[in-house]
Amino acid sequence: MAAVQQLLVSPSPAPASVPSQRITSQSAESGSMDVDGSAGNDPVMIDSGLMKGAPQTGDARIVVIVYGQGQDSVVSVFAEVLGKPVKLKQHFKDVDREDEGFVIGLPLGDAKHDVEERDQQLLVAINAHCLMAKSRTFFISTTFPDVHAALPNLDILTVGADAVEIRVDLLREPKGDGAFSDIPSLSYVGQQVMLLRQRTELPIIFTTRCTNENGKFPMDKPDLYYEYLYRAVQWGVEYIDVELWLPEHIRKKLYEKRGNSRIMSAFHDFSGTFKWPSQYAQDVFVKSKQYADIVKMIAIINDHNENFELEYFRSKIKAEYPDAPPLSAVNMGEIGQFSRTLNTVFSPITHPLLPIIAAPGQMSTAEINGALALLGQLPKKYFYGISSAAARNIAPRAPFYEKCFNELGLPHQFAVVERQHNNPAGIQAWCNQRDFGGAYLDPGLSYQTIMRHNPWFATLQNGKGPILSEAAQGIGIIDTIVVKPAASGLNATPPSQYDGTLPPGGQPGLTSNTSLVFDNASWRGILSTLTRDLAPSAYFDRTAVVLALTADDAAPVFFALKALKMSKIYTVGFRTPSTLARNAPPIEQFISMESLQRARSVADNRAPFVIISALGRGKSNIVGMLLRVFGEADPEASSNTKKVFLNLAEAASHQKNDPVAVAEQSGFTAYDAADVAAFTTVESLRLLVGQNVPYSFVRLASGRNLF
Ligand SMILES: O=C1C[C@@](O)(C(=O)O)C[C@@H](O)[C@@H]1O
Repeated sequence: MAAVQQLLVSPSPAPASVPSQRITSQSAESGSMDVDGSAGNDPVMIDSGLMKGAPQTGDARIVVIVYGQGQDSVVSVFAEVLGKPVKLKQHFKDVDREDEGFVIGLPLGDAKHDVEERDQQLLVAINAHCLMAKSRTFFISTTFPDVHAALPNLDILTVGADAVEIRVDLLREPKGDGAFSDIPSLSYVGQQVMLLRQRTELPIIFTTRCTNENGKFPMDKPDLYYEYLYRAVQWGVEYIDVELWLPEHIRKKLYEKRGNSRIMSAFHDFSGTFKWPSQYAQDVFVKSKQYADIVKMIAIINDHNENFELEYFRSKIKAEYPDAPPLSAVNMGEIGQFSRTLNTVFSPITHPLLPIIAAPGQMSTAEINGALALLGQLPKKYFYGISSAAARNIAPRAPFYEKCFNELGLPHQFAVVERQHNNPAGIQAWCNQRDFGGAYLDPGLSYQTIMRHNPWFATLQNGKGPILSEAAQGIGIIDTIVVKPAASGLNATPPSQYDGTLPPGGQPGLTSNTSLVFDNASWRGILSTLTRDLAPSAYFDRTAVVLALTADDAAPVFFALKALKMSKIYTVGFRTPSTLARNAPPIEQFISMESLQRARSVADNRAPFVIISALGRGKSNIVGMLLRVFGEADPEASSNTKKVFLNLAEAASHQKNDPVAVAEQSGFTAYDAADVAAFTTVESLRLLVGQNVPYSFVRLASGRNLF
């Protein structure tokens, strides 16, 4: 059980605004860039509808799109949406005032060299080459003959996975006479894909593995592959596995017609004679990259040293083809398992609950993490949940962390630290440790409050202080402290500055090569809850009501509503400070019954569509009243999308005036704080340990099944 410890007591000052600071590029070497926004909502998916940091209305800066190899067409997509012409350039330094009115495309390979020197007043950079946003990505190769069999365990199966592979060649379609068709029909495959689609938030990889490469799809009719793979593109499947042996005209056509899907070129060599240092291996890569967004190369080896040859191949490819698509390469068999722990791009994984492993030597995430820990590649870190007792009552998050660490085989230790309400001091003591891994704050605290009461943070980065993520900057509330390896040469913080109690096993003094990022995960929890059952576009240009006692409570809500491009926010219970208003849609405070009536009487799509309340139990009368005012006159009669209510306060079920019950009676779809907490946990796990955990696993871990 997690330890609960006490922080020092001291009063909380009033919140204030946050100075402007941005995350800068730190990982050019890995091919990734932290720019002003990523087109990826998910680490491995493009979701241009919800671009973090994308320019918003009123932002007159030049939009610069950084694209990966073969992705230059994505620049025109952005340009079309923004209604501007395109110019392609090489480096950030080439962008100047003359480019105003254009959307500029820069190739990743060149752009990463001067990304840090970019003029942020002049331009806003968006990273469309988002695959590498996460330092390690995994996909789970499901091997079920029927997806139905996977569903009961899908939440657990996909813990730690960034995508889920459906092995179409392994599906077995019953013919009705007890036999199975040789290959599953397209309609059966379609049903199976849709079943999976409905039950996982993860991107899907659609694979028709051929008989020569450990699969079951026949090789005598290559056109069959086109038929199935192109259909998957039409279904909107995120990743299409295209084998390299297929005739070039098929690979080319699929690549050209891939739409929003990504092509994963796949090459397997089972001969046992494949050699990574050979010219042939390089030729395979060059041939693969021509029509690919990701290149996958997998071989059987005979000697452990060949794992090192693969590592050399990997680094050579990176050096010689800097603009090429990312390479996912592993060796098969037990002897090749070492390479499976070292590959960082879309490593194939299995799980003990799968009927068979998809390839010899496949490992689970827990096994890979265990091996990395043994090799010293995944050192044990201490993570903290710094929370108030009240917050833990609303939604206890610690058990999720413990379960996730267990399920993922992570060597880390997690402890809950009790912070008394209104007590912002002492946080630094938990962070200024050699093995600090990260922390979440529940509830979050304003940047100014943390800094005022924890002076050690100001000493980070040679006195520059912690790095602020864009969300933390916009919201002003910090709820996640992430440890990031520094770009270079940061000073060690002398242990003498440590001024608190040591956690169990902890050693004072944050290591010199690390810096801290202050982030906010709650806004994403709110956004994910609002878009769980509705597309983001359902909120576009509609209006919202936000009820809260303080602007701090409302700040992450505002950020989420801004991302949804809502047109107006009505507020109840607090004044919106100018810093928050600057980052939000137009705001009107309900100050009288008249203003409320006005909002009610406006045309349908201008009347409030979503109501979000952070008011506690004592105020549920007000919430109930607004829900009735803005609810449907006849909740049963409405055939349109239902309005949405989100209760961020402690659930008051079994109580009179429970807002969720009132909302449902008034025709709203209602969500509560536990939904947001689960999505926030998903986001904070991503930020803190770089692991993807499905929302439904978090709910499952809390003992509530969704389905
Ligand atoms: O390409 C791959 C990788 C794999 O072959 C492996 O070695 O783990 C497993 C396959 O399911 C997947 O399509």
